[in-house]
Amino acid sequence: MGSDVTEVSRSRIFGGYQCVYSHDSKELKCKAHFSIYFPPSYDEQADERLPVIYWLSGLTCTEQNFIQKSGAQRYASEHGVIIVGPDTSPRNCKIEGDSECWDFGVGAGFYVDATEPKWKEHYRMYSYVTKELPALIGSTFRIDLSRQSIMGHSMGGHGALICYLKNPGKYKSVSVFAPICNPSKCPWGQKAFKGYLGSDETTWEAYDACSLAKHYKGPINNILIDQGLSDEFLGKNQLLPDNFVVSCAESKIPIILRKHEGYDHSYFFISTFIGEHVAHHAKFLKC
Ligand SMILES: N[C@@H](CCC(=O)N[C@@H](CS)C(=O)NCC(=O)O)C(=O)O
Repeated sequence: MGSDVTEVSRSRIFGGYQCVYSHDSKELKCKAHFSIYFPPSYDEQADERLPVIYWLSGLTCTEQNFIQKSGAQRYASEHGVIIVGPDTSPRNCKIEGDSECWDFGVGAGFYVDATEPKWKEHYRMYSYVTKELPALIGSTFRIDLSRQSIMGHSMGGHGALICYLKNPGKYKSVSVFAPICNPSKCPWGQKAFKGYLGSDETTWEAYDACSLAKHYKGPINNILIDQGLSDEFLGKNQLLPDNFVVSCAESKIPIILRKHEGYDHSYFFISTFIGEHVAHHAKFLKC
């Protein structure tokens, strides 16, 4: 293992190891943590490299929420796939007021590269997730970077959709739970995009899954979306999945949108369906 990462924790679970590492991020200009699950078939000494699924978390999360609550490790063990989960923003950067709100700043990086002067030095989660983190894990662990997929929840669902749609062919598949589908048109997204990208709304389109879907040209596999019908943020028009259905239809992008009676926005919902998401990706990652 290279010396660019420091092991923070290692716990046995479902026959594999759930680890957390820290490293000095060049994009975020701070110490960043990420989680990584090694299934039992992972062998540091072997030539074989395993495929990877990235998990992007939602507002207020760290790299911990998913690994503590989703139960995804059981399914990663079954399929022999690694799961990597970054934090949701830079931390400890001494930006005035960055922890004042739970939906902007710390814990709410929105997976964009900020352009506004106050944020642009550190808030580069898009480049971190799509470039720095893959390069780091590919050179540190036995991971096959030609077999990557991506999934996420809420703000992280938005992140997974845009990473997939902005990089045709880079990820084999994408799946999301209760994603923020049209950030330019919902209160969470408008606040974040205005703060990180400025008030010229044309610049927001580059990070809006609905705009990206309309103009998408490239290889595509079914996009899997699960949405709980008792999700309070669905009712508050923060998620707007039906707008994404319309945009995908325009570009003939096949999506599977499943709406589930009674499920809310929480990890109870995620843990119920995460096995099906891992299986969805395993099909395309051939594992
Ligand atoms: N009341 C929630 C509002 C934010 C929220 O629901 N965050 C979702 C993502 S948008 C989450 O994953 N929260 C952390 C958790 O449930 O562990 C909180 O403060 O956590």
